[in-house]
Amino acid sequence: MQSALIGVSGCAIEDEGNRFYVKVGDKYVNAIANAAQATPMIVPPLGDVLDLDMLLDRLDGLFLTGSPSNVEPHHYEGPSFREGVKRDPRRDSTTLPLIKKAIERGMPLFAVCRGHQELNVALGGTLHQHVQELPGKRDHRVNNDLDYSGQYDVAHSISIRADGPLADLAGGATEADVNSLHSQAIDRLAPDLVVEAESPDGIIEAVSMPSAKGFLLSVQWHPEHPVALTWPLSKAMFGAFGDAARAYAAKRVSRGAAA
Ligand SMILES: N[C@@H](CCC(=O)NCCCC(=O)O)C(=O)O
Repeated sequence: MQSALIGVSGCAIEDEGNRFYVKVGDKYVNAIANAAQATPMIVPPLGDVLDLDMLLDRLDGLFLTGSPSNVEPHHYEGPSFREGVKRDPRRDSTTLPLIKKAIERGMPLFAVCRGHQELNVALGGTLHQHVQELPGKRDHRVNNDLDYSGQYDVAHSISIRADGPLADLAGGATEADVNSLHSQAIDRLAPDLVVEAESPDGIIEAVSMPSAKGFLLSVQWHPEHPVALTWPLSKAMFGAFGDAARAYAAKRVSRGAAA
């Protein structure tokens, strides 16, 4: 099978000694390797010094992971963070420009949770910061009463836009069950994005970009966790992403050969 190299967004995590580490949850890289059957490459959160174009010249897809940290509000003119809200400006400075560059190239892009929120902000949208405090919204945060696997099991249903790309991946289904581990969510949708799924309380759970030149799918839930990877929709999403990256790789190699 044609291999593909997929960039996986890394986080800058500070420990109690004020030392920073590049961190990626193993479930993300395992999902790319096993469910997308591609080669994961961690992208360090060094956006302000990385040559992002040189990096993208060598990638065949971009996978934007989740993270406990949150996109800095100044990127979408939102209210300042409350004390204690986790942040990762180094990741922001990497993923936000990377997203726009990848889309310009038609590079396959798959976003999850924080990545879903980054995509919306990168393209001009905004975020809710504390969804559970909004009228009519449920609490979408992680249920700490559950064990690790339980936290990534089903939390609520979603309604899927009929005949859209997500419904296609769901075999035509317009309902699915997903997990939920977030306090932030899409508020104003970016102009070029289309809602593909919503939760019963109206949270935008999945979006697509009809004008994108390549594969682009973004979800608020976590299909990458081993519990969720047993779900047919998760397998279909990662399979389609891996196929798109391999097709992109074949074109990249032939372009290189032609050069
Ligand atoms: N911090 C944001 C995004 C939430 C998110 O990505 N959760 C995943 C946390 C751990 C993991 O990587 O699975 C928000 O709260 O909305």
